Amino acid sequence: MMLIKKRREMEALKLWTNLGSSLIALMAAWTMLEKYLPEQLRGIFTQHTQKLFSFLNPYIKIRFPELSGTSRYRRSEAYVMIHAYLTAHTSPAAKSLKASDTSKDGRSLVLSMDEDEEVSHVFRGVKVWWASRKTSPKAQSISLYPEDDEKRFYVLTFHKRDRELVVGEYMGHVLGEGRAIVAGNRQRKLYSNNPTRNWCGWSSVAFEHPASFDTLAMPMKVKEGIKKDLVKFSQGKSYYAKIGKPWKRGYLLYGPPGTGKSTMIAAIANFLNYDIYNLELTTVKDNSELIKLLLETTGKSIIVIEDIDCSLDLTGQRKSEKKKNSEDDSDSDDDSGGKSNKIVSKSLKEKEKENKSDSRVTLSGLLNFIDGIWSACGGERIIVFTTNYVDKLDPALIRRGRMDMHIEMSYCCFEAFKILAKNYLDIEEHSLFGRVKELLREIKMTPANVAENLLPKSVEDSEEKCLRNLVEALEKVKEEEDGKLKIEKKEKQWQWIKSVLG
Ligand SMILES: Nc1ncnc2c1ncn2[C@@H]1O[C@H](COP(=O)(O)OP(=O)(O)OP(=O)(O)O)[C@@H](O)[C@H]1O
Ligand SMILES: [Mg+2]
Repeated sequence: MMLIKKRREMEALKLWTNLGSSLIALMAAWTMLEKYLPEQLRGIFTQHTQKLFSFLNPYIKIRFPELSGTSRYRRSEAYVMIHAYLTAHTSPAAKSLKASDTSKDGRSLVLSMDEDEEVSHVFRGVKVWWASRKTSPKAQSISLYPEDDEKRFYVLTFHKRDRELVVGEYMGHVLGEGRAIVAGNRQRKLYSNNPTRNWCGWSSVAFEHPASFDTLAMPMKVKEGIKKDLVKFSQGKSYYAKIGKPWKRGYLLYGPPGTGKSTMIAAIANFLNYDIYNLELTTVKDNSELIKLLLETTGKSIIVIEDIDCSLDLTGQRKSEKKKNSEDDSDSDDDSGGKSNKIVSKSLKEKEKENKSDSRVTLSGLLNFIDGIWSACGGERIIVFTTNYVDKLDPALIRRGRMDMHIEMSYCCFEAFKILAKNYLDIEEHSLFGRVKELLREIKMTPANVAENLLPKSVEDSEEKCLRNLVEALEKVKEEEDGKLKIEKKEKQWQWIKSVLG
């Protein structure tokens, strides 16, 4: 009985194999027929042959070309994501590999599938095949960019019964994971605008600042609030679309020098994995150059204008304009043009006069940008202004809606000191902490100064020695301040005696 069953199975298999090979032979003969057909019939013949083959072939192929349809030079986003995904997932299975750049840490090679290599992948029990392909130009041509003539693409093959799963869930998985890998591998950049005589644009270097929110010395509650706001912003694409606002957020960081404003910007960039565009306004010729620069910025970036209070000077043409308009732009809260030259209050104008910049960027030009008129192309931008003198800034520039978050970076409190002690000395408790706490309650010292005092002066310096250095520095400041207070008090008494004596 068993033997008969086995024989029947074998016969069935043989029949299928014979049928398969006959079909292939038939298809080959059919295709060869094409050559003997008159020219007029060949088109119809090929069309019907393809229909017949696709009817018999149960597999579907999807092609993902490297270059996007709209631009000859732009890589398709889907291709980039698939490449990242395949490099991370299927390269170990591939036998023919291509070594490209080194990884982000520079320590290992990145291996990806070589051209004409194929790998299979199983997703939820469904098998798919990926192939890396390249087409070279048929005709020999001399090109300055030979690479441009090669067309690379990936081909995904799967059974037609799995179409829904593969096109939907599987491709969603591949693109999603690929996107995350690309974002993680991206070497972030720090851009700055360096104008030459005839050119204005951005130049960049790799951004490798180690600052993070963990190492930032400031009260935990403030830090958590900022982090929450940043996460909400970065995930807010649909929210911004719904309310019809450009996807951007403004942060104003203000506080005395050395309180960590620039460090905070680096921490934000690291937290969100964004690039930084450091905009030096004094070297921007005029509003149209400002627009050009801003249009060149990419999404997922932070546009920084440091020391906004001294960023726009009032020299050159603007100075004469200012004279003409001095009556008009006195105290009006009109943002559009009247205030175009007034970015800081009068007390800072002396400082501006010293600035020899030729910039003719106006406040209204800057406001237009912040309001999103020019930044509406593309999204996910954070604009950060820093200043030491928040009170001196024009209220129009920093009103809520333009600068959504106003963050005060202040003198070092005990909570901030503990973070610095952990960063610099790797300690969380010490008997001298109590004295530091007392002194920091009375003394204003910036985190930069505290950090400087905590730094070991030589390799032999113990944590205790570093803490003592800080305590001594704080006591010295206290003595000086007490001395000043005494003198002021005596001065006041003397004034009072003089006024009583007439
Ligand atoms: N809050 C802080 N947390 C950690 N480190 C800090 C902090 N503030 C200052 N520092 C340290 O002090 C140095 C100077 O700080 P930073 O340049 O960020 O200050 P700033 O507020 O931007 O000053 P300025 O107003 O002069 O530009 C930094 O390199 C950093 O090491
Ligand atoms: Mg700074």
